[in-house]
Amino acid sequence: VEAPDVTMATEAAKDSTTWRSSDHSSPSTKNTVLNIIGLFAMSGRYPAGIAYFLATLLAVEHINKREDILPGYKLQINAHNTNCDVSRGLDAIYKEFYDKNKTSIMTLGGTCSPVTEVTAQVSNQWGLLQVSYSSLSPFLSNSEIFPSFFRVMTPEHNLTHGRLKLCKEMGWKKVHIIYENYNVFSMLNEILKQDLKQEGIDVANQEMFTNDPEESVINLKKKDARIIIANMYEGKGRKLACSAYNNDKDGTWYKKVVWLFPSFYDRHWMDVNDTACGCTPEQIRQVIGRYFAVSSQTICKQIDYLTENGLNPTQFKEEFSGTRLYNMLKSEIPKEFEDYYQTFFSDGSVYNEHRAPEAYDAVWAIAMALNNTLTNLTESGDVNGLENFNYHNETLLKIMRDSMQKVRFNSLSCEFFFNNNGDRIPGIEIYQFKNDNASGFELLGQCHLYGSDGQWNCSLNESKIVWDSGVRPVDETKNKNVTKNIDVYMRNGFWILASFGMTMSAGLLVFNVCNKCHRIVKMSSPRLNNIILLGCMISYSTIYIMDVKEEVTCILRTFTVILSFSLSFGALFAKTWRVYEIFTAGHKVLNTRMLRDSSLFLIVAILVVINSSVLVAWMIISPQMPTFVNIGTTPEATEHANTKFTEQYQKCDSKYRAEFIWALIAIQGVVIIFGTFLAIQTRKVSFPELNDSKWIALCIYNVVVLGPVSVFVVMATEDKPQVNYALESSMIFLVTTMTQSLIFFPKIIAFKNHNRSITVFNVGNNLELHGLKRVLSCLCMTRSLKRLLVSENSSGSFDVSQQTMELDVSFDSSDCVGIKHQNKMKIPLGKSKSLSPEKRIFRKLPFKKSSDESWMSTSVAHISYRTKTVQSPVYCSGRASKEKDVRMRFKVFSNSYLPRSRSDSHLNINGSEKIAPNVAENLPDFCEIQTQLKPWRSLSTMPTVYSSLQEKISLERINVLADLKLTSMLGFKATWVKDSDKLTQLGIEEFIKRIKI
Ligand SMILES: NCCCC(=O)O
Repeated sequence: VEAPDVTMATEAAKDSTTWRSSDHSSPSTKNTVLNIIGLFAMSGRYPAGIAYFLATLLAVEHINKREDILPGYKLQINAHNTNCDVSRGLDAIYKEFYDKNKTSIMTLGGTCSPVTEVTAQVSNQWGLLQVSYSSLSPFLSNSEIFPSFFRVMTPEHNLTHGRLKLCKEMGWKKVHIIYENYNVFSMLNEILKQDLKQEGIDVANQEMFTNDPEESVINLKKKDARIIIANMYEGKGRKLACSAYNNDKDGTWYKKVVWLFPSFYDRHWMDVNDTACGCTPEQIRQVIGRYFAVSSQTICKQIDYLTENGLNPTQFKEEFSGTRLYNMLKSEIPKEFEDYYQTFFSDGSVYNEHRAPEAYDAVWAIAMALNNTLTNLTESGDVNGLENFNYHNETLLKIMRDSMQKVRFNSLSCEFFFNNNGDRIPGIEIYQFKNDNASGFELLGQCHLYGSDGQWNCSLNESKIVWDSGVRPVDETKNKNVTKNIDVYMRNGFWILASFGMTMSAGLLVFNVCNKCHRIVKMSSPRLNNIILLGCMISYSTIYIMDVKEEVTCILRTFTVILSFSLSFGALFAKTWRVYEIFTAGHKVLNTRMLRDSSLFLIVAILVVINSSVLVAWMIISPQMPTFVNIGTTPEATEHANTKFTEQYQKCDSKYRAEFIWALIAIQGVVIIFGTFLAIQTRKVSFPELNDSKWIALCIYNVVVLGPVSVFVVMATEDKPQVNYALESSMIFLVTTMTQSLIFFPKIIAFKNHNRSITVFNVGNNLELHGLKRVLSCLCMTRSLKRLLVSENSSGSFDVSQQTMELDVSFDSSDCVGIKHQNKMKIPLGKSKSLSPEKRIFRKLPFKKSSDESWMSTSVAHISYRTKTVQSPVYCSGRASKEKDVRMRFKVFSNSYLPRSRSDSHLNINGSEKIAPNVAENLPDFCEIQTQLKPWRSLSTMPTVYSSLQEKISLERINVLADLKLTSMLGFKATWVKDSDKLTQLGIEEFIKRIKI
């Protein structure tokens, strides 16, 4: 837009020595012209001078018509287009000052703050007051810098009260500011920021741009800004909207944004076909949506309120039409201004028409101040009145300043007065742009200053606010964390499984404890088995606390997992190690103490202590805490969704979690590797009743395979809590259940089978297998004894696997008349340490003392049975004699060392009916027996025999008073008959060799 020719404007002003009112109804008696420099931005970044100038002309017309105001004087506006440009403004003002043909008494304007800031200082220098109808810069409130400056438009920062009201009502506590890099807006931003902060509103982000707002827009979008206060001229406002549009084509972001644009924009600023911004009005409208604008009041809304001029402001506004006014005042408009009116007419209004009342009021303020000055001068006896005015007249300037300060009249925007800073503080209005041409801007609320201490009273009618989304927008995307809880049914399911497992463990524990003397149980180290079961129970308990993520459960869970492993697998490996040592560790005889239960407990304890130390260190150094981990955010359901749901899961975490986990994995890894080695080494040992190596091996394979898979799978599914929980719980349940099943079910089956068997007289209680004392430490007679004893050629064996000997014998056969004793006698073994060695060796069986007496030994496989009622079972078929005592003695392997190969623990010795009657009448003591067994002592002199594994086999004594059948578990048998000739050393050696194959 071309700048007007200032000279021409001046010329035009010169010509207009007489105000021509539009109706020319009352010829003016005013002759003296009061020249006022008029600074209007008719073009440039804010060409609001177009409307302001029309309002100025109207006000001048109205004032000049008034005889009571400035009598004899008429106002003359010498208008210049500043183009919103400082240099043009300065040029205009200096041209006026240096115009020798006239003296300007006051300056009106400018439109834009930068121009005003400079020209106001120059005006002051020249002794002129300057009144701006428009400038909003906070800087202009500084009365030290601008002592002669007054303005009608309220400084923009005063509007903060309206913004605050809006934010508070809407519950917005977080705003973003974007402003144009221009002094006026930078300064405004500083004040605005402070004011908002003071009111508890967080200015989350401030973006400044000079020309292209793109980068700022990207930042705002990135920060998901929702409430954005934009401070810039409207051209940049369009650029901002366009940039938002271009950077968010689908509008997912900008449609959620609430914009607060300045109110000084033209009402149709979004519809300008602005090639500089590159967007269509429609696109701009899409972005700005139903934005808010907080404005100073330009039209007083009080009912029955009339202006100084008798105007009803509302009517004035309604009738104020730029077009009509233009046509009415056309003759007063400088020629060079005409083009601007053609350019900026739109929809029958001129550009920025809604701000025009401010210029009207400004002219009235000037008139009132001059009138006051005139009165003042007249009252002080100055007959020259305002004609005395000249530049640099400090006295008059002061009078005029005081007069301006005292101006108080009914303006279009209610009662008019300046504050001490020369600012006008009118009411504040809050508008919403309805984004359709029909309704335009809707007034939502107002703020009014009340009280002496500058308090504001604001009201806002929220019902008038329209939201495109239908819901009030929020100031930020609310992050709602949704903790993914474990499905309650699934959790209950695992709890049931854990309970089932626990019950199973408890049942097995009861079985183990109750049958600890049973050969089957006894042979597989029941105490270690108890530890395994304890570990299993602890392991199952982990499932109960798997889903409870509290500080204590976080720590506890790691303890339960690791300790259950230490206990169960420590005990398993200890057992395997014993089997390994007994059966496969080579010919060197180890310290037998190492194979005792207590030693194995020590192994478990060491493992527990090592693991516990790591766990305690972990707990002290970086204790595990429940931590929320984001899985991801849910896609927003609609473009206006204001809540971002972040799915989270809870996990136990600590600073050095990974390090400690790897340390624990390493420890368990070493244990598993060692266990695997033992399992491989003992894989061929098939001795179901003595060891469970096969099953232990299976357990270890189980862990070796499932362990790493579990660790991997569980780590890989950490972000899927349901799957993770299911997998983790399943693995714990599976491994634990398999472990206890593999270890105990074969035992239970063997136990059942064993109880059904008719094996009798299994002897071997004092066998020392590789120094393993009392592996078989119990003796037992089963029911079969009766049958076997009474029948011809019967044989029997003592089952030594029980801690109590159950004697279920009955000799009431017709062939064995006279033998009477109890059935099912339970004979505890002599294990009490309080007993003397001899008493321990021989313990009286609880037979009727008068008739039956038996002894057994735990260290000497020595069973003596004596009855006085029959001569001998041998003679049961014969005639029974009550007078004869018969002593049956099964004395086998007394303190013998058998080869440490497997099966000898289960040797059977079958006593036939050919047991020779004992000649001794009295009950034998140990020594007696030794003596009696003299014929067999020769065997103890047998040379050292070596097994195929080069183990030393020594057989010290085998004392038998009857034919013997030795049967190994593998089925090898050796039989000796009473005839000592047949029980040769060779025979025994042969037997030993055979059982070692
Ligand atoms: N009426 C708004 C003027 C803008 C400015 O002070 O620059």
